[in-house]
Amino acid sequence: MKGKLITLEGIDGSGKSTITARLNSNPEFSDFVFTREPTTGWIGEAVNRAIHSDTDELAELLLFTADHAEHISKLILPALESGKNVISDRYSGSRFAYQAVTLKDRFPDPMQWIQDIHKGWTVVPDLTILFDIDPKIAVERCGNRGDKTKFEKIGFLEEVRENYLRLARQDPERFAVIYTDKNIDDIEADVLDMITSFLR
Ligand SMILES: Nc1ncnc2c1ncn2[C@@H]1O[C@H](COP(=O)(O)OP(=O)(O)OP(=O)(O)O)[C@@H](O)[C@H]1O
Ligand SMILES: Cc1cn([C@H]2C[C@H](O)[C@@H](COP(=O)(O)O)O2)c(=O)[nH]c1=O
Repeated sequence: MKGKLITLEGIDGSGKSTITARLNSNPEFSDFVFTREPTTGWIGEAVNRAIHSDTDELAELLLFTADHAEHISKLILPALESGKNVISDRYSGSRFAYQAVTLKDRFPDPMQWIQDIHKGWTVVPDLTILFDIDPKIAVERCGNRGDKTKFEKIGFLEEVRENYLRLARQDPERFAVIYTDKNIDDIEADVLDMITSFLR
């Protein structure tokens, strides 16, 4: 594979989408492919139905994972193989961090179980930038959004944040952590730096 896969991860309201939009309009990134999970395809739409309802948590994980499989075969792999760098706003790390919380009463080690079902077919990112923030601040930021999901709750996001930090500790070579309770222009400059020095 010739292109590099960069993923942005973090709890709801940590600022990923705002930064993705800024990178997307930066001429330095004009030949990058920008994408996201859940995707905008029909499986992504099914995921959105699940996260706005009381869908069974295992069914929800499998929908997210089906969306990931479609994302990989239809967009991620073709882009990387054609030499394009890809930036994805959320990716497999979201499953490892979020569904390890929703499924904590269903499996003895839910994060490991979820990681295992991705093995053999997923594409592991080359760089993951983790947007780390106190959930209280993040939820406050999301306060006025009309598209709130059932995940935007402080207690739940505290557990998700811990899972993200655990993932970063497990794979320090691949993860770059940025604390995002600061000015958006400074975050953008730091993320730009992280990506350009990684690709250099
Ligand atoms: N550094 C910042 N300072 C203040 N407000 C911010 C900052 N970054 C983002 N915001 C605001 O916080 C809200 C959430 O930001 P954003 O949608 O980028 O987060 P997100 O991580 O993509 O969330 P989600 O994963 O739930 O989509 C938005 O209203 C955005 O304008
Ligand atoms: C990919 C993915 C996402 N989620 C959660 C995280 C958010 O609360 C919603 C949707 O994401 P958005 O960035 O706010 O549009 O879904 C998840 O739980 N598991 C996943 O794999």
